[in-house]
Amino acid sequence: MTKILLTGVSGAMGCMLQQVIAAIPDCEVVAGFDQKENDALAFPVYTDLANCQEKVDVIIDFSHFKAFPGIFAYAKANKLPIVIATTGLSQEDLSAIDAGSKEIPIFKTANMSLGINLLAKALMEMAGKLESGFDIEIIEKHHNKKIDAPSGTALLLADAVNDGLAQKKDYTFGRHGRDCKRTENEMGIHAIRGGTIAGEHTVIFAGNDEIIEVKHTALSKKVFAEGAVKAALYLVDKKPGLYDMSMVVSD
Ligand SMILES: NC(=O)C1=CN([C@@H]2O[C@H](COP(=O)(O)OP(=O)(O)OC[C@H]3O[C@@H](n4cnc5c(N)ncnc54)[C@H](OP(=O)(O)O)[C@@H]3O)[C@@H](O)[C@H]2O)C=CC1
Ligand SMILES: O=C(O)C1=N[C@H](C(=O)O)C[C@H](O)C1
Repeated sequence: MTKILLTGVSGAMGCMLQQVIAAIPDCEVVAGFDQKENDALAFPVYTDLANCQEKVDVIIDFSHFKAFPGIFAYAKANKLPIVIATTGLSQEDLSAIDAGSKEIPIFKTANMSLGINLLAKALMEMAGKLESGFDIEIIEKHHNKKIDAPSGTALLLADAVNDGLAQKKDYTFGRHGRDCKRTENEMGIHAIRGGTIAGEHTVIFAGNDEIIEVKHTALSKKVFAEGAVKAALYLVDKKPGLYDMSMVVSD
C-alpha cells in the first residue's frame, strides 16, 4: 500500500485527489497539509509539517507557490519522493528543484494530463517545420479562482515550441496599447479567466492565408488528479532525479 501525503488537501485539486485515491486499491492518503485545520477528514491535516508523525512513501503537491518552499524543504529533509503539480513557482524554486533532484526523486509537470504532454512533443516538431512565415500565439482559459497567469501549462507549451525553433521567440504576455504592433520574434501568451473552465490551451500558428490551431481541453479536474496518482506510483521506488510525464508514458 503506497502511503501519500497530500498538500493543499482542502483545495479544489486536494478534494478531487481524495476522491480519485479512494477508488484505487493500492494507495491511500495518510496525512494532509494545508494552511487551515480540517478535522472532517479520515486522516490528520497538519498546518505545520514538522508535526507529521505518519510514515509517508510519497508527497503529492497541489498547493500554492507560497507554500512550496516549506513543502519542498520537508521532502528533502525526510528523503521523500515528491510529485510537484503546483504552478506559479519562482525562478528560485525551479533552481532548488533542479538541485534537489540530486537528493530525492522529483516528478514535475505543470499539467498532469497525458494529452498536454503529448501535445508539447508534437508542438516541438511542428514549430521546427513552421519556423518561417508563421506567427505563434497561445491562448489559455481557466476558471475564475485561478491565482497565476499565464498558466504553467501555457509556459510549458511555449517552451516546447521554442525548443523546436532555431530562432527562439521572446514571450509577450497579453497585448494592448496604441503602439504595440507585433514583431516577428515574439510569441504572444494570453490568459482568459471565467466560470468553472477546467483548462483549455490553444496554440495558433498563423501564416499567410492559412492558420493551424491545436487545442487541448480538460473537461474536468479529474484528469489532473488521475495523472498525479499515476506519477506518484511511478515515482515511489525511483532513484533521485527529475522525472516527467513522458517517462510514465514510455515506461
Ligand atoms: N500540474 C497540474 O496538472 C495542475 C496543477 N494545478 C495547480 O495546483 C495548485 C492548486 O490548485 P487548486 O487546488 O485549484 O487551488 P486551490 O486554491 O483550490 O487549493 C490550494 C490549496 O492550498 C492551500 N494554500 C494556499 N496557500 C497556502 C499556504 N501559504 N500554505 C499552505 N497551504 C496553502 C489553500 O488553502 P486556502 O483554501 O485556505 O487558500 C488550498 O487548500 C495551483 O498552483 C494550480 O495551478 C492545478 C491543476 C492541475
Ligand atoms: O489552476 C488550474 O486549475 C490548473 N493549473 C495548471 C496550470 O497552471 O497550467 C494546469 C491546468 O491547466 C489546471
